[in-house]
Amino acid sequence: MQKKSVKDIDVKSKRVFVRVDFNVPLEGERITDDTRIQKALPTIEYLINQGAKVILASHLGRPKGEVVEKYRLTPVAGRLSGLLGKEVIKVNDSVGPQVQQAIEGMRDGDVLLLENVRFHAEETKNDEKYARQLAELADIYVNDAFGAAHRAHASTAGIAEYLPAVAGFLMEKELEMLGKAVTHPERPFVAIIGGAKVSDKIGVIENLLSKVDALIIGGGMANTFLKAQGYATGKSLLEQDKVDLAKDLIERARTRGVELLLPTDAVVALAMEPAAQQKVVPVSEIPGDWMVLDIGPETARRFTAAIEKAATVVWNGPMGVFEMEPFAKGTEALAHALAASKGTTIVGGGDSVAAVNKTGVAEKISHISTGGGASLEFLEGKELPGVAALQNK
Ligand SMILES: Nc1ncnc2c1ncn2[C@@H]1O[C@H](COP(=O)(O)OP(=O)(O)O)[C@@H](O)[C@H]1O
Ligand SMILES: O=C(OP(=O)(O)O)[C@H](O)COP(=O)(O)O
Repeated sequence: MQKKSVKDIDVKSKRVFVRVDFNVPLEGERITDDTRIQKALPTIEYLINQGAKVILASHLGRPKGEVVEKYRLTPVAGRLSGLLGKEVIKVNDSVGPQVQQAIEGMRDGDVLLLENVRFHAEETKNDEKYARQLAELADIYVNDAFGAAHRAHASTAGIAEYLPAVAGFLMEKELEMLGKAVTHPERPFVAIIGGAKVSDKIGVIENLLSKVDALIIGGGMANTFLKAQGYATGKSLLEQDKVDLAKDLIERARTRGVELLLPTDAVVALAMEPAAQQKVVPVSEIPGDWMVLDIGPETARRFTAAIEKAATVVWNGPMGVFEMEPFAKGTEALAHALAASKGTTIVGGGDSVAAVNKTGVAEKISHISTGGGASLEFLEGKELPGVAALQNK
């Protein structure tokens, strides 16, 4: 169902409450990656140009309902102001008299940033009273926080009960790109799932099995599939209790005619350390006291060949312990394969996005999602509460 967007309503001179996801990585007061702020700019600039009074709200970290100094949004206000080339009024709470007063003083086109909404425990409880207090600050609600759309919180869902509620441009783009991939993908449609654990990705594998032409599995979670195929996995990360499930998924892929690509060789090491002794072995020869830390070169070539043939590629989760240089080659090879693809390429998940950025190919990817958990839940076929709360077109 298509959601109304900020373009479908008149915002001139209105107080517009915009939920953004400014949950950015910080080192002290320094923002180390401002992608999420950059991606919210189109909505904010549009509202400024339309003469709205723009009230921004976000969470930062998980302060658990208390004021935690390091989670104040002050550095974010500074960065946003720099990016907009305009003053951003920053208040020290998200509700209350000081906030109301600041909003009363706003002129058309002004931008104000509320304090971290998670300083109130009521936010994550989706408390009705707090949601109503937030709603009272504004005339219109815009949700542009795709990264937090899988949370049913007061500022992402509850507030929408009390105001006309529409999507921002980032939210719209995320839903369009991810939605198109899972509902009308150009074929062949290939999904790549990696990362540490099968248990985190069961839902997404199950949902994608009914949609894709080929499914590539790498990373730590592939070990459980290798075990299901009858291989010894040595000291590798393994979920013994998920081996039967992996067998079942292999069988389901076969009956559905989905090509399932699993590693055929691996980089193994004696320890999870960059300097540890390492070698490449076929998956049939993983030694007892070694561990798999990356896909091998033959596997990378097979996976790359499948990506070359694809018209749509969705990727979530690294192929190995990519944080350590010696075990990053498989993940990097895939990042380059996506970059070289002529098809639509979509990357979601904190680590996969970090890998794409590290490899320097971000510009060549069709869509990099700003939501890790949110994109995963979307790919699982779940309805996101932050989206469900918005008005239909
Ligand atoms: N073979 C492996 N053994 C152990 N850990 C692995 C292996 N391959 C990948 N990982 C780890 O998986 C983590 C990422 O998993 P996950 O959080 O599921 O991915 P994402 O954030 O992209 O969704 C990384 O920290 C990576 O080091
Ligand atoms: O960074 C976020 O999640 P993500 O790392 O899964 O993309 C979002 O801002 C949601 O944060 P939360 O997981 O504390 O609710």
